[in-house]
Amino acid sequence: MTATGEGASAPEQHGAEVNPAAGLDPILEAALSRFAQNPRILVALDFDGTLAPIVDDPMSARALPESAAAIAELRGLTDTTVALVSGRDLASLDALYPDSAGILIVASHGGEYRLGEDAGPEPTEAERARVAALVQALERGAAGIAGAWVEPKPLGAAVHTRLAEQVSVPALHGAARAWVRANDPELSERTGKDVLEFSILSATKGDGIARLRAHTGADAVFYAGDDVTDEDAFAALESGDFGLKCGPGETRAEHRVAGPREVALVLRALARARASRAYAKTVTD
Ligand SMILES: O=P(O)(O)OC[C@H]1O[C@H](O[C@H]2O[C@H](CO)[C@@H](O)[C@H](O)[C@H]2O)[C@H](O)[C@@H](O)[C@@H]1O
Repeated sequence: MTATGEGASAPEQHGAEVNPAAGLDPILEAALSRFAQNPRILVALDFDGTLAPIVDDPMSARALPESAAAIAELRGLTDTTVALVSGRDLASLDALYPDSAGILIVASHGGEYRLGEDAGPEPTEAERARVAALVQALERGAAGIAGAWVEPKPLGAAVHTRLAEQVSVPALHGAARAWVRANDPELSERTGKDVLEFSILSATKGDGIARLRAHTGADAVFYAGDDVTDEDAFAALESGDFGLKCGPGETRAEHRVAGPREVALVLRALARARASRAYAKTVTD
């Protein structure tokens, strides 16, 4: 079994906190303004816990309207590309994100993607069979535990335990891991917020960032995320990029805000700084 997405090292972090009433911390605002001056930027965003507040039912999650508005503004600006980078599968993002067809998407933690015409490979018959066996095994385990349930995905499956009796979660996870060790040890494992996932691919959000960087030719990348698997994306950032951790927890991102509401403020500030740059450029060109 390959474990991915864990063990982020402690970074030197700039404690840029946001008080929604007071606006952005000046350090964060200045860093955003500098970032916005790059010739061509990619704004890559995690979905759950970053654009959309965490809720009990994953299909009820929605990006905050303020974030969606800032994204729409960013997408209208020259040399500015927006992408979603999520653990969800493509179909789920299409169902939840307005106008997802016009946006670049990396889904299934880097395993699926849609970059314009390039929709990535479909799983083979053999891969589908591996996923089906996994889903069955996880569903057998979850069946005995009230509140636990399984989310099947094209490349794997996730066991959700947000609503389960927490005392029964370690045994459920233990049984899932034991099945994987015994039956398909090449599956990769990821942990997240009340979720344990297995996938036939070991791709990470870091691979997703590299793919997006190459596809867009961006000079600098902004990434915001809240969970353990987002650390793979932060690890793929380079000098001059911008990493924003949303919420508590160890991170290698350089900047941090308290939650999705504050992410919306950051996106709005980035859109404004980017629009100002575009305007200044039209005046000086
Ligand atoms: O990479 P992300 O966009 O953050 O997706 C990670 C997982 O998000 C979803 O689960 C999480 O959000 C749910 C809705 O708020 C919540 O109920 C659940 O407890 C969280 O783990 C999604 O269902 C998973 O497939 C994603 O991998």
